[in-house]
Amino acid sequence: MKITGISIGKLIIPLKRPFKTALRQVTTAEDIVIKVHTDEGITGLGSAPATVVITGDSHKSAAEAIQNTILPAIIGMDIDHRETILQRIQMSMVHNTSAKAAVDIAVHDLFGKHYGLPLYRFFGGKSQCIPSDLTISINEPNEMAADARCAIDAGYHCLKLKVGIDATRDLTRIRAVRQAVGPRVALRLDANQGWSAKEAVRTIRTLEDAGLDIELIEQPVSAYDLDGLKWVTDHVTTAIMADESAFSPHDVFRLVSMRACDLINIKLMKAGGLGPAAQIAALAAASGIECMMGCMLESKIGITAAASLSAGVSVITKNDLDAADLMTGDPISGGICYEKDTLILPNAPGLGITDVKGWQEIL
Ligand SMILES: C[C@H](N)C(=O)N[C@@H](CCC(=O)O)C(=O)O
Ligand SMILES: [Mg+2]
Repeated sequence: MKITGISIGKLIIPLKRPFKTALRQVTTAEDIVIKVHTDEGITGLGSAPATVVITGDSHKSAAEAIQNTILPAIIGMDIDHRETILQRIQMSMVHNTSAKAAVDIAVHDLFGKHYGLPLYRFFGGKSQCIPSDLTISINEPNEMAADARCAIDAGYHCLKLKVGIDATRDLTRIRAVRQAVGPRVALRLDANQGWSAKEAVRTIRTLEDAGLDIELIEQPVSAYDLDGLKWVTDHVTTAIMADESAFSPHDVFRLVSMRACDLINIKLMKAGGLGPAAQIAALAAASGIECMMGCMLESKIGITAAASLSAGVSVITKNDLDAADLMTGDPISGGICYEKDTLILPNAPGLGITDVKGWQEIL
């Protein structure tokens, strides 16, 4: 089965609530959705949201990278040569990780469809049920406490609180949420690079002394400040997770060599797809470091791909795969479905996605 072309479209899905982090605020999720065509008439689906403040990829840059650079590197190739196709995607250009991820996901979807294999089974098939946290946007403390309560009432057992705009106010936010949800709910924090190393250590020690029981803290300091990240990791007892500092397998090799963090957040859109994400997981496993499978604001296409890898790989012990549950409606038939805080993977070949409504071709 040979790759013959790619069509590129866009999906715009309103969010249930505005999504607010230390880096950005949005009210809609916008995903580039691609269809990789083959000479056998089978189509592979992939997707990539634009998260310019993290990956640098916009819709325009991703679409152009796919059309003008990545597609020419793989057109005409047989899907059986999966490893070479994946290498060519990565070698076609530097950066542009979301564009690469969209094509890599579609190639995996094609591979699964060709062999009648659900992707989660291709990756190891450990489980069809993936528990996820739910993200609570950064807002005033009382609003975050109310949002957290709603999430618990909806069936979530683990929440990821966005912080990182103002360390002192962040303490009030976290206290308000802990008071609202009680001691049994697991709380994770994501500062999205918003603290300095000293601010981070001071804030985290205050949380520890107050017994607020935080499971982990994602990316306390700037993505480039690896020494600062290590300094924070070495000076607190709470687990520190690298997110924006950990894009590629090379980044993760550096982080684990430095012992700069306790955990890695793997995202397909940072790594460049399932191929490099699986390499990161292997590297982390060899280094004795557990991983979380994370996501950007991507539709069910990217989330199903990420959940499939997470389902098969033991070193991925945590999931932040809530993006599609933050959206209103569901234009995608098949793929994962959410049952309270659990993603259920489909038993159909590839991603198991049969239709994408509202897909508008842009290239
Ligand atoms: C959506 C997910 N829970 C999340 O928080 N992902 C990112 C931010 C994604 C974005 O800004 O679109 C993260 O920093 O972990
Ligand atoms: Mg993060």
